[in-house]
Amino acid sequence: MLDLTHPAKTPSTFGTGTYSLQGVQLFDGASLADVAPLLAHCPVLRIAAGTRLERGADQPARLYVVLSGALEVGTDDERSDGSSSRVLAGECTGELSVLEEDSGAERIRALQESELLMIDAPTVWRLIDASNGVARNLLRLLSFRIRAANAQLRRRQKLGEFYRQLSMVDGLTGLQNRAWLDSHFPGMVDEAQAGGNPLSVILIDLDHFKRFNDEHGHLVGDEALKAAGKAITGALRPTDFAVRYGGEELMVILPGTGQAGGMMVAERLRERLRQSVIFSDMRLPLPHMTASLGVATFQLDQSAPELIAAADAALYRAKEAGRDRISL
Ligand SMILES: Nc1nc2c(ncn2[C@@H]2O[C@H](COP(=O)(O)OP(=O)(O)OP(=O)(O)O)[C@@H](O)[C@H]2O)c(=O)[nH]1
Repeated sequence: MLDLTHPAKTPSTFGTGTYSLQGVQLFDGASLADVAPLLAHCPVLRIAAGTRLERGADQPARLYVVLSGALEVGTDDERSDGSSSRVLAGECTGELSVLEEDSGAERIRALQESELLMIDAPTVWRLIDASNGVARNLLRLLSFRIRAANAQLRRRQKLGEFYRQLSMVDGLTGLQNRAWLDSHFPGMVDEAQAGGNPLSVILIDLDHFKRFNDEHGHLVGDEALKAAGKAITGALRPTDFAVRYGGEELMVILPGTGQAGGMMVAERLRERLRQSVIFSDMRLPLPHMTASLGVATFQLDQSAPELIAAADAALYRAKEAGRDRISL
Protein backbone atom coordinates (compact mmCIF):
# COMPACT_ATOMS: atom_id res chain seq x y z
CA MET A 1 0.00 0.00 0.00
CA LEU A 2 1.34 3.46 -0.82
CA ASP A 3 1.50 6.09 1.85
CA LEU A 4 0.11 9.37 0.52
CA THR A 5 1.24 11.43 3.48
CA HIS A 6 4.69 11.79 1.93
CA PRO A 7 4.29 12.78 -1.69
CA ALA A 8 8.09 13.30 -1.78
CA LYS A 9 8.34 9.54 -2.16
CA THR A 10 6.48 9.74 -5.46
CA PRO A 11 8.65 9.24 -8.54
CA SER A 12 7.78 12.21 -10.74
CA THR A 13 5.84 15.44 -11.16
CA PHE A 14 3.69 16.52 -14.06
CA GLY A 15 6.22 19.20 -15.02
CA THR A 16 9.22 16.88 -15.17
CA GLY A 17 7.55 14.12 -17.17
CA THR A 18 6.08 13.93 -20.64
CA TYR A 19 2.48 13.42 -19.73
CA SER A 20 -0.41 14.15 -22.02
CA LEU A 21 -3.76 15.61 -20.98
CA GLN A 22 -5.31 14.39 -24.24
CA GLY A 23 -8.68 12.75 -23.48
CA VAL A 24 -8.77 13.90 -19.83
CA GLN A 25 -12.39 14.98 -19.22
CA LEU A 26 -11.48 17.62 -16.67
CA PHE A 27 -9.35 19.50 -19.19
CA ASP A 28 -11.56 18.92 -22.21
CA GLY A 29 -11.72 22.20 -24.19
CA ALA A 30 -9.52 23.99 -21.65
CA SER A 31 -6.42 25.87 -22.80
CA LEU A 32 -3.37 23.77 -21.93
CA ALA A 33 -1.35 26.98 -21.73
CA ASP A 34 -3.60 27.98 -18.79
CA VAL A 35 -3.55 24.67 -16.92
CA ALA A 36 -0.16 23.02 -17.59
CA PRO A 37 1.91 25.52 -15.54
CA LEU A 38 -0.42 25.11 -12.58
CA LEU A 39 -0.05 21.32 -12.73
CA ALA A 40 3.76 21.38 -13.00
CA HIS A 41 4.39 20.60 -9.31
CA CYS A 42 1.65 17.92 -9.05
CA PRO A 43 2.98 14.40 -8.45
CA VAL A 44 2.29 11.64 -10.95
CA LEU A 45 2.19 8.16 -9.43
CA ARG A 46 2.84 5.07 -11.47
CA ILE A 47 1.25 2.16 -9.62
CA ALA A 48 1.09 -1.53 -10.34
CA ALA A 49 -2.15 -3.50 -10.69
CA GLY A 50 -3.56 -4.32 -7.25
CA THR A 51 -1.80 -1.42 -5.48
CA ARG A 52 -3.97 0.24 -2.88
CA LEU A 53 -3.86 3.91 -2.01
CA GLU A 54 -5.57 4.99 1.17
CA ARG A 55 -6.27 8.54 2.19
CA GLY A 56 -7.10 8.76 5.87
CA ALA A 57 -9.76 11.13 7.15
CA ASP A 58 -7.02 13.34 8.64
CA GLN A 59 -5.17 13.88 5.36
CA PRO A 60 -5.87 16.65 2.84
CA ALA A 61 -8.31 15.93 0.03
CA ARG A 62 -6.90 15.45 -3.49
CA LEU A 63 -8.22 15.10 -6.99
CA TYR A 64 -6.86 12.06 -8.80
CA VAL A 65 -6.79 12.15 -12.58
CA VAL A 66 -6.28 8.77 -14.22
CA LEU A 67 -3.80 9.43 -17.04
CA SER A 68 -3.66 5.74 -17.92
CA GLY A 69 -4.97 2.48 -16.48
CA ALA A 70 -8.09 2.06 -14.32
CA LEU A 71 -9.04 2.34 -10.64
CA GLU A 72 -11.63 0.99 -8.29
CA VAL A 73 -12.73 3.64 -5.80
CA GLY A 74 -14.71 3.12 -2.60
CA THR A 75 -15.50 5.46 0.24
CA ASP A 76 -15.67 4.67 3.92
CA ASP A 77 -17.56 7.65 5.25
CA GLU A 78 -20.92 7.38 6.97
CA ARG A 79 -22.82 8.54 3.86
CA SER A 80 -21.62 5.56 1.91
CA ASP A 81 -22.59 1.90 2.00
CA GLY A 82 -19.04 0.83 1.16
CA SER A 83 -19.87 0.25 -2.51
CA SER A 84 -17.22 1.01 -5.12
CA SER A 85 -17.07 2.37 -8.65
CA ARG A 86 -14.61 2.19 -11.55
CA VAL A 87 -12.65 5.18 -12.73
CA LEU A 88 -11.12 4.76 -16.18
CA ALA A 89 -8.36 6.57 -18.07
CA GLY A 90 -9.33 10.20 -18.68
CA GLU A 91 -11.69 10.25 -15.69
CA CYS A 92 -11.02 11.58 -12.23
CA THR A 93 -12.06 10.98 -8.66
CA GLY A 94 -11.90 12.93 -5.43
CA GLU A 95 -13.42 16.15 -6.78
CA LEU A 96 -16.28 16.10 -4.26
CA SER A 97 -13.85 15.74 -1.34
CA VAL A 98 -11.81 18.67 -2.67
CA LEU A 99 -14.79 20.97 -3.25
CA GLU A 100 -16.41 20.09 0.08
CA GLU A 101 -13.05 20.25 1.87
CA ASP A 102 -14.33 17.17 3.60
CA SER A 103 -12.41 14.78 5.75
CA GLY A 104 -13.97 11.55 4.46
CA ALA A 105 -11.61 8.69 3.75
CA GLU A 106 -11.38 6.97 0.38
CA ARG A 107 -9.95 3.70 -0.85
CA ILE A 108 -8.39 3.47 -4.26
CA ARG A 109 -7.16 0.28 -5.88
CA ALA A 110 -5.46 0.03 -9.25
CA LEU A 111 -7.25 -2.49 -11.47
CA GLN A 112 -4.27 -2.43 -13.85
CA GLU A 113 -0.96 -0.58 -14.02
CA SER A 114 -1.98 3.07 -13.82
CA GLU A 115 -0.62 6.59 -13.87
CA LEU A 116 -2.32 9.01 -11.51
CA LEU A 117 -1.99 12.76 -11.53
CA MET A 118 -2.61 13.92 -7.95
CA ILE A 119 -3.90 17.49 -7.72
CA ASP A 120 -4.03 19.08 -4.26
CA ALA A 121 -7.07 21.19 -3.27
CA PRO A 122 -5.42 24.65 -3.55
CA THR A 123 -4.31 23.78 -7.09
CA VAL A 124 -7.83 22.66 -8.02
CA TRP A 125 -9.14 26.08 -6.93
CA ARG A 126 -6.37 27.82 -8.90
CA LEU A 127 -7.33 25.76 -11.98
CA ILE A 128 -10.95 26.83 -11.57
CA ASP A 129 -9.89 30.49 -11.33
CA ALA A 130 -7.59 30.21 -14.33
CA SER A 131 -9.74 28.21 -16.74
CA ASN A 132 -13.44 28.50 -17.58
CA GLY A 133 -13.09 25.15 -19.31
CA VAL A 134 -12.01 23.40 -16.11
CA ALA A 135 -14.83 25.10 -14.16
CA ARG A 136 -17.39 24.01 -16.77
CA ASN A 137 -16.06 20.43 -16.84
CA LEU A 138 -16.20 20.23 -13.05
CA LEU A 139 -19.81 21.45 -13.06
CA ARG A 140 -20.71 18.80 -15.66
CA LEU A 141 -18.97 16.16 -13.58
CA LEU A 142 -20.80 17.23 -10.44
CA SER A 143 -24.16 17.20 -12.15
CA PHE A 144 -23.40 13.69 -13.43
CA ARG A 145 -22.42 12.60 -9.91
CA ILE A 146 -25.61 14.06 -8.43
CA ARG A 147 -27.75 12.27 -11.02
CA ALA A 148 -25.92 9.00 -10.42
CA ALA A 149 -26.29 9.39 -6.63
CA ASN A 150 -30.02 10.12 -6.99
CA ALA A 151 -30.51 7.07 -9.19
CA GLN A 152 -28.66 4.93 -6.63
CA LEU A 153 -30.80 6.37 -3.84
CA ARG A 154 -33.99 5.51 -5.73
CA ARG A 155 -32.73 1.97 -6.33
CA ARG A 156 -31.94 1.58 -2.64
CA GLN A 157 -35.34 2.94 -1.62
CA LYS A 158 -37.05 0.43 -3.91
CA LEU A 159 -34.89 -2.38 -2.57
CA GLY A 160 -35.58 -1.27 1.02
CA GLU A 161 -39.32 -1.26 0.36
CA PHE A 162 -39.06 -4.71 -1.27
CA TYR A 163 -37.30 -6.13 1.83
CA ARG A 164 -39.73 -4.35 4.15
CA GLN A 165 -42.65 -5.99 2.35
CA LEU A 166 -40.84 -9.32 2.39
CA SER A 167 -40.27 -9.09 6.14
CA MET A 168 -44.04 -8.81 6.61
CA VAL A 169 -44.92 -12.01 4.79
CA ASP A 170 -45.04 -15.47 6.35
CA GLY A 171 -42.60 -17.73 4.55
CA LEU A 172 -44.73 -20.88 4.72
CA THR A 173 -48.19 -19.69 3.77
CA GLY A 174 -47.44 -16.45 1.91
CA LEU A 175 -49.98 -14.68 4.15
CA GLN A 176 -49.13 -11.51 6.05
CA ASN A 177 -47.30 -12.22 9.28
CA ARG A 178 -47.58 -11.02 12.86
CA ALA A 179 -45.16 -8.12 12.23
CA TRP A 180 -47.51 -6.90 9.48
CA LEU A 181 -50.49 -7.24 11.82
CA ASP A 182 -48.75 -5.29 14.57
CA SER A 183 -47.85 -2.48 12.21
CA HIS A 184 -51.13 -2.26 10.22
CA PHE A 185 -54.03 -3.45 12.37
CA PRO A 186 -54.10 -0.63 14.96
CA GLY A 187 -54.39 1.90 12.09
CA MET A 188 -57.35 0.00 10.66
CA VAL A 189 -59.10 0.06 14.03
CA ASP A 190 -58.37 3.81 14.33
CA GLU A 191 -59.88 4.36 10.89
CA ALA A 192 -63.00 2.39 11.80
CA GLN A 193 -63.31 4.47 14.96
CA ALA A 194 -62.73 7.80 13.23
CA GLY A 195 -64.88 7.14 10.16
CA GLY A 196 -67.59 5.11 11.85
CA ASN A 197 -66.92 2.33 9.31
CA PRO A 198 -67.54 -1.30 10.13
CA LEU A 199 -64.59 -3.68 10.53
CA SER A 200 -64.73 -7.41 11.17
CA VAL A 201 -62.11 -9.91 12.17
CA ILE A 202 -62.22 -13.70 11.77
CA LEU A 203 -59.86 -15.93 13.74
CA ILE A 204 -59.47 -19.37 12.18
CA ASP A 205 -57.95 -22.39 13.92
CA LEU A 206 -57.46 -25.71 12.12
CA ASP A 207 -59.13 -28.50 14.07
CA HIS A 208 -57.10 -31.25 15.72
CA PHE A 209 -54.01 -30.11 13.94
CA LYS A 210 -51.72 -31.75 16.49
CA ARG A 211 -53.32 -35.08 15.65
CA PHE A 212 -52.98 -34.31 11.94
CA ASN A 213 -49.25 -33.65 12.40
CA ASP A 214 -48.84 -36.77 14.52
CA GLU A 215 -50.61 -38.97 11.97
CA HIS A 216 -49.17 -37.59 8.74
CA GLY A 217 -45.95 -35.91 9.76
CA HIS A 218 -44.94 -32.29 10.23
CA LEU A 219 -44.10 -31.74 6.55
CA VAL A 220 -47.58 -32.81 5.47
CA GLY A 221 -48.86 -30.53 8.24
CA ASP A 222 -46.94 -27.70 6.56
CA GLU A 223 -48.62 -28.57 3.26
CA ALA A 224 -52.00 -28.43 4.99
CA LEU A 225 -51.19 -24.96 6.30
CA LYS A 226 -50.14 -23.83 2.83
CA ALA A 227 -53.38 -25.23 1.38
CA ALA A 228 -55.35 -23.42 4.09
CA GLY A 229 -53.58 -20.14 3.22
CA LYS A 230 -54.39 -20.61 -0.45
CA ALA A 231 -58.01 -21.49 0.24
CA ILE A 232 -58.43 -18.41 2.40
CA THR A 233 -56.80 -15.90 0.04
CA GLY A 234 -58.79 -17.36 -2.85
CA ALA A 235 -62.03 -16.65 -0.98
CA LEU A 236 -61.35 -12.99 -0.13
CA ARG A 237 -61.78 -9.67 -1.90
CA PRO A 238 -58.66 -7.68 -2.76
CA THR A 239 -59.48 -5.21 0.03
CA ASP A 240 -59.46 -7.97 2.71
CA PHE A 241 -56.34 -9.24 4.46
CA ALA A 242 -55.23 -12.72 5.52
CA VAL A 243 -52.65 -13.12 8.26
CA ARG A 244 -50.85 -16.05 9.84
CA TYR A 245 -51.57 -15.10 13.41
CA GLY A 246 -49.73 -17.96 15.09
CA GLY A 247 -48.81 -21.61 14.41
CA GLU A 248 -52.02 -23.03 12.92
CA GLU A 249 -54.09 -19.99 13.74
CA LEU A 250 -54.96 -17.69 10.85
CA MET A 251 -56.75 -14.37 10.79
CA VAL A 252 -58.82 -12.54 8.25
CA ILE A 253 -59.45 -8.80 8.46
CA LEU A 254 -62.44 -7.39 6.63
CA PRO A 255 -62.42 -3.58 6.47
CA GLY A 256 -65.81 -2.05 5.71
CA THR A 257 -67.60 -5.27 6.69
CA GLY A 258 -70.12 -5.58 9.51
CA GLN A 259 -71.27 -8.62 11.46
CA ALA A 260 -73.60 -10.09 8.80
CA GLY A 261 -70.93 -9.77 6.12
CA GLY A 262 -68.31 -11.19 8.49
CA MET A 263 -70.49 -14.25 9.15
CA MET A 264 -71.06 -14.73 5.43
CA VAL A 265 -67.31 -14.62 4.69
CA ALA A 266 -66.61 -16.97 7.63
CA GLU A 267 -69.09 -19.50 6.22
CA ARG A 268 -67.45 -19.26 2.80
CA LEU A 269 -64.00 -19.78 4.40
CA ARG A 270 -65.19 -22.76 6.45
CA GLU A 271 -66.54 -24.37 3.30
CA ARG A 272 -63.39 -23.65 1.22
CA LEU A 273 -61.16 -25.06 3.96
CA ARG A 274 -63.24 -28.25 4.09
CA GLN A 275 -62.95 -28.57 0.32
CA SER A 276 -59.21 -27.99 0.03
CA VAL A 277 -57.34 -31.16 -0.81
CA ILE A 278 -54.12 -32.04 0.97
CA PHE A 279 -51.82 -34.76 -0.30
CA SER A 280 -49.78 -37.14 1.81
CA ASP A 281 -46.12 -37.70 1.01
CA MET A 282 -47.33 -40.72 -1.02
CA ARG A 283 -49.33 -38.20 -3.10
CA LEU A 284 -52.58 -39.70 -1.76
CA PRO A 285 -55.32 -37.24 -0.87
CA LEU A 286 -55.85 -37.00 2.89
CA PRO A 287 -59.14 -36.60 4.75
CA HIS A 288 -60.49 -33.06 4.54
CA MET A 289 -59.40 -30.69 7.23
CA THR A 290 -61.86 -28.63 9.16
CA ALA A 291 -61.51 -25.38 11.00
CA SER A 292 -63.25 -23.46 13.74
CA LEU A 293 -63.84 -19.77 13.24
CA GLY A 294 -64.51 -16.89 15.63
CA VAL A 295 -66.01 -13.67 14.23
CA ALA A 296 -65.87 -10.28 15.96
CA THR A 297 -67.03 -6.90 14.67
CA PHE A 298 -65.60 -3.60 15.82
CA GLN A 299 -67.53 -1.92 18.62
CA LEU A 300 -67.13 1.82 19.23
CA ASP A 301 -64.13 2.65 21.47
CA GLN A 302 -62.79 -0.90 21.25
CA SER A 303 -58.99 -1.11 20.97
CA ALA A 304 -57.17 -3.32 18.45
CA PRO A 305 -56.20 -5.91 21.13
CA GLU A 306 -59.77 -5.90 22.47
CA LEU A 307 -61.17 -6.62 19.00
CA ILE A 308 -58.73 -9.52 18.56
CA ALA A 309 -59.57 -10.80 22.06
CA ALA A 310 -63.27 -10.76 21.11
CA ALA A 311 -62.53 -12.86 18.00
CA ASP A 312 -60.42 -15.20 20.12
CA ALA A 313 -63.24 -15.64 22.63
CA ALA A 314 -65.63 -16.41 19.75
CA LEU A 315 -63.17 -18.97 18.38
CA TYR A 316 -62.98 -20.60 21.80
CA ARG A 317 -66.78 -20.92 21.80
CA ALA A 318 -66.70 -22.52 18.33
CA LYS A 319 -64.15 -25.09 19.57
CA GLU A 320 -66.14 -25.73 22.73
CA ALA A 321 -69.33 -26.23 20.69
CA GLY A 322 -67.72 -29.09 18.76
CA ARG A 323 -65.37 -27.56 16.11
CA ASP A 324 -65.93 -27.20 12.34
CA ARG A 325 -68.21 -24.26 13.03
CA ILE A 326 -68.45 -20.51 13.35
CA SER A 327 -69.19 -18.56 16.48
CA LEU A 328 -69.77 -14.90 17.30
N1 LIG B 1 -46.85 -28.74 10.54
C1 LIG B 1 -46.94 -27.64 11.27
N2 LIG B 1 -47.56 -27.70 12.46
C2 LIG B 1 -47.66 -26.56 13.18
C3 LIG B 1 -47.13 -25.36 12.73
N3 LIG B 1 -47.40 -24.42 13.65
C4 LIG B 1 -48.07 -25.02 14.67
N4 LIG B 1 -48.24 -26.31 14.38
C5 LIG B 1 -48.87 -27.37 15.19
O1 LIG B 1 -50.22 -27.11 15.39
C6 LIG B 1 -50.62 -27.88 16.53
C7 LIG B 1 -51.64 -27.11 17.32
O2 LIG B 1 -52.10 -27.96 18.32
P1 LIG B 1 -53.11 -27.55 19.41
O3 LIG B 1 -52.92 -26.11 19.78
O4 LIG B 1 -53.04 -28.57 20.50
O5 LIG B 1 -54.49 -27.58 18.71
P2 LIG B 1 -55.17 -28.68 17.81
O6 LIG B 1 -54.47 -29.99 17.83
O7 LIG B 1 -55.36 -28.07 16.46
O8 LIG B 1 -56.55 -28.86 18.51
P3 LIG B 1 -57.77 -27.89 18.48
O9 LIG B 1 -57.29 -26.54 18.05
O10 LIG B 1 -58.30 -27.88 19.87
O11 LIG B 1 -58.74 -28.44 17.52
C8 LIG B 1 -49.36 -28.19 17.30
O12 LIG B 1 -49.11 -29.58 17.23
C9 LIG B 1 -48.27 -27.42 16.57
O13 LIG B 1 -47.04 -28.11 16.55
C10 LIG B 1 -46.46 -25.35 11.46
O14 LIG B 1 -45.95 -24.35 10.98
N5 LIG B 1 -46.39 -26.50 10.77
